[in-house]
Amino acid sequence: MSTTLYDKIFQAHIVDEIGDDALLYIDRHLIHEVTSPQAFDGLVQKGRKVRRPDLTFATMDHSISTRSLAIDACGPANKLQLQTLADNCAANGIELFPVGHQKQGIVHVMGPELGLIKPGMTVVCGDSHTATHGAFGALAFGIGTSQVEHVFATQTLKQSKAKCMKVEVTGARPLGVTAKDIILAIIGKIGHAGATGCVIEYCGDTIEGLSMEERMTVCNMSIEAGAKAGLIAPDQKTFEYLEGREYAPKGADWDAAVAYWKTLKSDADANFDVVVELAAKDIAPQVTWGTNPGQVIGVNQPIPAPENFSDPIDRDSAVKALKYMDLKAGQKLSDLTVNHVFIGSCTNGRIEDMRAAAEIAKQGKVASHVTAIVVPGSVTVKAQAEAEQLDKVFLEAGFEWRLPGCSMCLGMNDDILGQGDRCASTSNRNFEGRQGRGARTHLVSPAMAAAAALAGHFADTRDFVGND
Ligand SMILES: CC(C)[C@H](C(=O)O)[C@@H](O)C(=O)O
Ligand code: SF4
Repeated sequence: MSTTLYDKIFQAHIVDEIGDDALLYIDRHLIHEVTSPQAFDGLVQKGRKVRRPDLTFATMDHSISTRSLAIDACGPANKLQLQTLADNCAANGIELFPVGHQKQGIVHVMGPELGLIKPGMTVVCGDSHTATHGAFGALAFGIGTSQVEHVFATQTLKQSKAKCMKVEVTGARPLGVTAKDIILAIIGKIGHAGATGCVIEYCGDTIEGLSMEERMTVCNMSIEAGAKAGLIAPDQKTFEYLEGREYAPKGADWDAAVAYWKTLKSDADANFDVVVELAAKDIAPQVTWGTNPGQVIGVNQPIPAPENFSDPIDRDSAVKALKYMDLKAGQKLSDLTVNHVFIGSCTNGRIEDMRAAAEIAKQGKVASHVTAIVVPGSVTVKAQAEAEQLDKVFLEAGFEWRLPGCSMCLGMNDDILGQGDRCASTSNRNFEGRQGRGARTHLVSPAMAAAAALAGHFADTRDFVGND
């Protein structure tokens, strides 16, 4: 029988059947300070230990400052959370990359760059953007705290089979259209709940043409369409990315691994429950106007009117979103003044994102009313960017250059926006209050964010292309 990539990985990890569900073996468990403390507590109460500390890796990312390496920089509550992670990792023999460590970074940036994620793996983390790792052809999904405890104790997880959605993007990508624009356009098309109950497999020549970092940006936001996970079949680019990374297989193990990885693709006649098709030529640089990532338009489109939506739920949500975002139907994005720009996060905090933003940043100065911060996703990204002198480009243009962490992606640290602030952000969620109470988030690509910083309002990156 012909099967999908999702089916293949799922089947290969079944340890036991429990009614209609399966008990899956988990190959990699990533943890951070926010969702692990209760899980560790649960173990202690039941007198258990972490079964496979060697398959588990921890980092500090959400609750840390990007201005200081001190773990108390964001106050006593954050310090306690970070110290608890350090204590729990030490007690269970889990490798931790704390603040200041060479390998520290946002969990979804640090994992892939160390080679911890391999095609065909099952990967979990108590974090919804775990889907990022699907870029390697791994079945990667976020789990809740009680599931974190279950994985700690057993290295397995009970799972039901999801539906499979194929999202095929074809054709040459227009100049100035990035991976972020592709995924925002996909979510715009299917809606923020459009892939609920599904694992998405992204395919088509446009997806194949993406670099590994771009694929991570696409898979990262699968959850923003409601999907359980996002997958891209591994190929030569995947193998080249992994070869030589610290935790990637070596020697004969490498050869055997690649031979297996080459089998990891959906059969040509595999059946998908849902198929969605997009032509890359129809995608423009995207900007979200609302309070969910599906409320998105091309940079040159007007803010939509609620009457444009035929579904009454979408219409109501547009009314609410326009009110929160302080926008009027028909307004042009280029007329919207932004006073904050955030470049970073697990969606767009990688070296290629830094390069794309710097490419625009070097063409001008941050507008005087804008505060713009650039936050590399990991210590490795920061070091690479500095080796390329991108930090100098940003500082010269008036951006701040910060330490790695989740930062302004969500209000869990000291990078918080105020009431009424309007931010062009390269993160993945524009929910009400996400970046601070009453703050307004517009999701964009790194190039679009840098362009907004210079212009002081949204601007079309295609006007900057080739201007150096
Ligand atoms: C704090 C964490 C549980 C959360 C998540 O699950 O995604 C965070 O990373 C987010 O992006 O909102
Ligand atoms: S960068 Fe943002 S989305 Fe990613 S893990 Fe951190 S808080 Fe979550």
